[in-house]
Amino acid sequence: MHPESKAPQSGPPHHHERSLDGSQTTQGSGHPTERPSGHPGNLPIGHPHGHPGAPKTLDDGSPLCRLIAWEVTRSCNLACKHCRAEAHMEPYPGEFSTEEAKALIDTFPEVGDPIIIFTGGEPLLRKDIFELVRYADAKGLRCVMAPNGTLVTAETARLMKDSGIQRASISLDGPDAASHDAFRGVEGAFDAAMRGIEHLKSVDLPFQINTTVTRNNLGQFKEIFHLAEKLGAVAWHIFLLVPTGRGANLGREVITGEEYEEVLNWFYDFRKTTKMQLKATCAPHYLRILRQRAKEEGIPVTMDNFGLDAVSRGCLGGTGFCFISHTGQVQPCGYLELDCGQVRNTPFPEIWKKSKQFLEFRDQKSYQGKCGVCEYHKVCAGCRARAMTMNGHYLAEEPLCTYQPQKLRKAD
Ligand code: HEM
Ligand SMILES: C[C@H]1O[C@@H](n2cnc3c(N)ncnc32)[C@H](O)[C@@H]1O
Ligand code: MET
Ligand code: SF4
Repeated sequence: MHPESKAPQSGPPHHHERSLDGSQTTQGSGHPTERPSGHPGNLPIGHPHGHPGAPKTLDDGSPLCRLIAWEVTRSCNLACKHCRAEAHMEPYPGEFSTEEAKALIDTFPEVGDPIIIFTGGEPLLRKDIFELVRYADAKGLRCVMAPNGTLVTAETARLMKDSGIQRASISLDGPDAASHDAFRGVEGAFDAAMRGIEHLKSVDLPFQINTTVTRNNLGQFKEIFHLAEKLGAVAWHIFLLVPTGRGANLGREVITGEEYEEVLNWFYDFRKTTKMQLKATCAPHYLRILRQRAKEEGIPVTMDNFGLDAVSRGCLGGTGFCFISHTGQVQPCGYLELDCGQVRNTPFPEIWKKSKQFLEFRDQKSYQGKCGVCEYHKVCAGCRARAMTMNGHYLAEEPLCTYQPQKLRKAD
């Protein structure tokens, strides 16, 4: 049984548009109700920053690509209120054939030794998904998958494990069925994800919980943390809402800069109480806050004390991470639909090395406003997706940062 069986059975009435298999159920648009940097010691998927002694850059001096989130399909059986992809169940035109997908995989080793996140949409809806994972695994690539959990059965969990998936992420946006299902747009999503997690455990496949933080679940943040721990997750990654895709309609769900500081300070404190790896994605200021707090506490920011957080950067878009869409568009991340190149026209490694926007992301001088002069730039860089959607340009300053860089203070 999942540990939240005590959760209240009666929640607000929800209008669900789909059932878990993607078929239409009730009508209506759905009320707006509610809805790693891993630590090296225990990261079964290996060390995303390379092995000691390994080259630190590609041969042309470009940074190594540590992680690729590849949207293998955009189709999805859920209807999350915040979905950046506005994903729906119907097939999307222009998705990669098996042969095209394999040819793309062939190019991944040329940008370093990246971890490949098979994401979506719902990756398990792709018929050849295990063939692709097997193919990538056989090339020595570290493969992880980001299913929403509802389609993880005894059989698919076994296939995930056998094809070479080293870790799965399951999204939980609420600590109970009422809140999670309302946000994910489908009744039964929570219970199905809980069953999915049990199947992953049965085949010994480590999993992490991904949670999108919104105004609505802010009050349940600690409960979700405790649930992730109770379930046995190896990591908890939080994603702070980016108002894009369906999320663009959730402006009021975006928390303020001050609330942001508070959440990330909690996050810093949670670190000390858990074995789970905690990672703040789309929350680049976390690494600034970590440094500020560590300084106050007199703790040096070393790998021994903070794992990969000691050497990582808040926003890795275009510097250590990139996203490849279901049609082959390369983007800094999934939340920023910026065309940095199309892998059908230009080989992926060339895009990684030469894309105009990626070169801009690698140079602080390109950044505008506070981010351009901030002494924490190297560990933060602001969320480029929120800069775009909230401040109108992908190089604008992070809209939800309360920090005043020293250079600007002196100028006052
Ligand atoms: C091991 C260390 C890991 C690091 C350093 C890491 C880092 C990142 C980064 C930088 C992003 C992009 C955030 C953005 O778009 O701005 C990201 C996104 C994501 N990560 Fe991780 N990650 C790690 C492990 C994992 C694992 C093991 C999984 C899943 C099994 C995972 C699932 C995801 C997903 C689904 C996304 C969002 C991609 C999208 O749909 O747009 N991550 N991660
Ligand atoms: C990979 C993670 O990205 C989350 N996700 C999907 N859309 C958005 C958005 N607009 N903002 C933030 N996170 C989002 C998913 O809920 C999943 O947990
Ligand atoms: N569908 C998966 C999830 O919800 C991953 C992609 S979300 C855009 O976690
Ligand atoms: S957030 Fe993920 S699970 Fe939800 S609709 Fe989008 S792709 Fe599907």
